[in-house]
Formats: sequence, C-alpha cells, structure tokens
Amino acid sequence: MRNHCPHAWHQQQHRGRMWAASPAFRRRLFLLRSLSPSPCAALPGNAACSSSPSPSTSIRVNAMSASGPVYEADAEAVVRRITPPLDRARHKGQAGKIAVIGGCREYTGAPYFAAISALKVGADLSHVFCTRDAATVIKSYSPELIVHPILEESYSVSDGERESVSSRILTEVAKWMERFDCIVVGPGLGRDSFLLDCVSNIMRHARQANIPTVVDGDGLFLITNNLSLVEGNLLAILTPNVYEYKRLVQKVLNCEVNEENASEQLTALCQKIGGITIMRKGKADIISDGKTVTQVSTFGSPRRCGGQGDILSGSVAVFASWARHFLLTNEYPTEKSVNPMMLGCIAGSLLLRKAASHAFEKNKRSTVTTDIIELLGKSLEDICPAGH
Ligand SMILES: NC(=O)C1=CN([C@@H]2O[C@H](COP(=O)(O)OP(=O)(O)OC[C@H]3O[C@@H](n4cnc5c(N)ncnc54)[C@H](OP(=O)(O)O)[C@@H]3O)[C@@H](O)[C@H]2O)[C@@H](O)CC1
Ligand SMILES: Nc1ncnc2c1ncn2[C@@H]1O[C@H](COP(=O)(O)OP(=O)(O)OP(=O)(O)O)[C@@H](O)[C@H]1O
Ligand SMILES: [Mg+2]
Repeated sequence: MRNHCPHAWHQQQHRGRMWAASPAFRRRLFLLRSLSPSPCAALPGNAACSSSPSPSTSIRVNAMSASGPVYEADAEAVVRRITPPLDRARHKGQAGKIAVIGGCREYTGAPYFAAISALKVGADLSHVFCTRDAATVIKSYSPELIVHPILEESYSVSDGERESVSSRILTEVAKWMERFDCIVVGPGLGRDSFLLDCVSNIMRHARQANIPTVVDGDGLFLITNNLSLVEGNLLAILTPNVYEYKRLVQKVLNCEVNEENASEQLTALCQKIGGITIMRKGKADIISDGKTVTQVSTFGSPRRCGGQGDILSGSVAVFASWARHFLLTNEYPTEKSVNPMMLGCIAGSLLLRKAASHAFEKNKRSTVTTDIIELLGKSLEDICPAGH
C-alpha cells in the first residue's frame, strides 16, 4: 500500500479555492473534524470549524489541541470513514493481514484474543508467531488462525545454539513480514530474555520494512528497557495500561504520572520517543502522537476481566492499516496531515467499548473476554453496516 503521488499535497496547496471546494479536501476536513475538539467554539481560530478553511490552517487544529483539556474524538465518524466497503472485486488479503507476535508457556489467551479480534473486526488473515508450547494450544482454540511455532525460550536453547536459533527465527518471520499490513508485538509474549532478544530483531526488521507495529503487554516491557526499538518510528503505536504507562513515564520522563496534566504529559512522552503514537488506556483512552491529543471515553463495561487490552491491540492493528490505506489511496500526505496510527487507536477504542457494553448488557457479571469478542461484529455493524 504505497502513496503513488508523494507530491500531491504540495500541488494541492497551490490550487487555492478550487482545492478548498474539492471533494478530496472535504474528506480530509472531515477527518480533521473527527480529531478536532468539540465544541468548535472552544478553539478560537479553529480552521476545521470555519466556513472556508484552507488546508494549511486545518493542520493547525492538531497543534492547538496538544495542550490544555483533552477533547473527545468523533470516533464513530472515524470508524465510518476508514472502514473499507465490502467490495466483491476484492481478493483475499486486501482487507488486511495481521500478525501477532506473542504466546508462550504461561500465556496462550492473550495472543489468541488479539489475533481473533483482528479477524472479527474484518481482517482477512491473522497469524500468530509464538513458542512451540503455546502453538498447539492456540491452534486448538481456533482453526481460523495461522499459527507459527517458531519462538524459543531460554530453557529450550543451549548457550551454543543461541546465535543460530536467533537467526533462524528472524529468517522465518522475515519470509512473511512484507505481507503484513500491521503486526502486534507483545500479547502473552512473556519476559524470557532470549525470546525478547529475538523479538527485538523482529521489531527492527518490521521497522525496516515499514510495517506498522502495535506494541502491547510484554512488548511494552521490552521497549521500555530498549527505547531505540521504537524511537522515532512514526508507524509505531504503544497501548499501555495503567501500570505499563507508569513504567514508561518513569523511564522516559524520569518522573511520576501526573493526572492533573495528563494530556501534556502524554504529549511530552510521545515527543520524547520521537513522535510515536501512544494510547494510554484507562477510564478514558487518551491518544497522542506528540502533536495532537484526543480521547475516547464512550462507556464500555464495568467488568474489568483480563484480555480486553488484547482485543484492543488486535482491533487497533486492523483499523490502523485501514486508515493508512484510506489516507494513501486518497493521496493524503500522512506525515503532514491526519495520522493514521491515531485514527486506528480511536476506532479500536470505540469498537472495544461498544462491544464490551453489548456484552455486559447480555452477560452482566459473568461477562468475559470471549463474550466481548463475539460482539465486535455487531458493534461494527451498528456503526457501519456491511450491506449486501
Ligand atoms: N488470558 C491471558 O492469557 C492474558 C494474558 N495477559 C498477558 O499477561 C502478560 C502480563 O500482562 P499484565 O497486564 O498482567 O502485566 P503487568 O503490566 O506487569 O501488570 C501486572 C501488574 O500490574 C499491576 N496492575 C495491572 N493493572 C493495574 C491497574 N489498572 N492499576 C494498578 N496496578 C495494575 C498488577 O498489580 P496487582 O493487582 O497484581 O497487585 C501487577 O503487579 C502480558 O503478556 C499480557 O498480554 C493479559 O493480556 C491478560 C489476559
Ligand atoms: N477504569 C476503566 N473504566 C472503563 N474502561 C476501562 C477502564 N480501564 C480500562 N478500560 C477499557 O478497557 C480496555 C483495556 O484496558 P486495560 O487497562 O484493561 O488493558 P490491559 O490491562 O492491557 O488488558 P489485558 O488484560 O488485556 O492485558 C481499554 O481500552 C479501556 O477502554
Ligand atoms: Mg495488556
């Protein structure tokens, strides 16, 4: 998925009024509105709210919202806009190929939740790269997933074998990498040092290949101790929970989490790691790329069963690749306007929350993660009907 017209934006900027009135501009404006504060009056000079905006002033909306209160994203509009139509002409794979790097002896649920959620949201193919112990278990949960039992933990590799095993693992994953629209690193990965070294190599490879990467769970443990893995990678998304965020803030900003200045602190964190996108999960999911900050606070469920973050990471992976594809095929210069990684976070957060809400309505106290996964489809259908 490449932008075939890298200079389109500069050309468009000189088209003046014609451009401002064009459908392409209106689409872009629509997306900016989706990210922009509401109500509009709260931002004087907010180009996204004026009647005859220009492209350059629209971009300022992002910068202006980087400090001060956090505004709610128009998440439904984002979901509607970036979700691709179900087109009979499309072939298998065009709606997305996702890979989850995770799954070890202790954790088989988390990678399954992330990978199956990617399929339920609408990806065509979902892979899991995990350890041998985890693979059979994950396969037995679902025949839909393509499971690669290639990762190794220290206990199964002697010191002398480490180098060759490590390079074999990278070769195996590299064979597939170019095909993926997004990878999710971390759900149920565990913290074995040899395994994490191998996953570091995979992350470097993904970065070289320009593959968007969602980092969650133990992936966050890995990058918190090795920030260069994501530093400056504009295609990286971190999805920390309360505890993971605390560790990141302590390590990167060398201070404690400050709830009073949550948006400024998150913005500073993103900037310090080179403009990557971070979604800080919690009562509201706060999302920033160091320039813009927005939030999704639609009520989900009062049940806090484990695994909801895994659903989120798989869903964000799909939406981020859809958003990227949408912006590229509409010739939006992603580096200058709307950040597809942020759109992916906004959409994923809303969908998880809607599904959690439906699941709770139905199952009340017994709501578990698989109940929520079953309702991802209905939740997307409510916002964006599939048609016939
Ligand atoms: N079914 C499966 O296979 C699942 C597997 N999973 C996988 O497990 C792996 C580890 O992930 P993780 O999130 O459990 O580890 P980590 O960040 O160390 O947190 C544990 C520590 O943080 C604390 N803590 C947590 N939340 C907090 C809060 N809100 N506010 C305050 N404290 C909080 C908590 O404290 P405690 O309550 O236990 O005292 C504890 O000390 C990872 O691979 C993940 O993907 C999960 O995805 C779930 C489903
Ligand atoms: N206090 C809360 N109130 C409402 N929703 C919440 C709250 N905390 C988290 N969530 C929702 O649950 C989702 C998952 O966040 P959570 O903090 O549970 O992630 P996690 O700890 O990584 O989950 P997992 O158990 O999968 O590892 C978030 O997107 C958020 O929407
Ligand atoms: Mg988690």
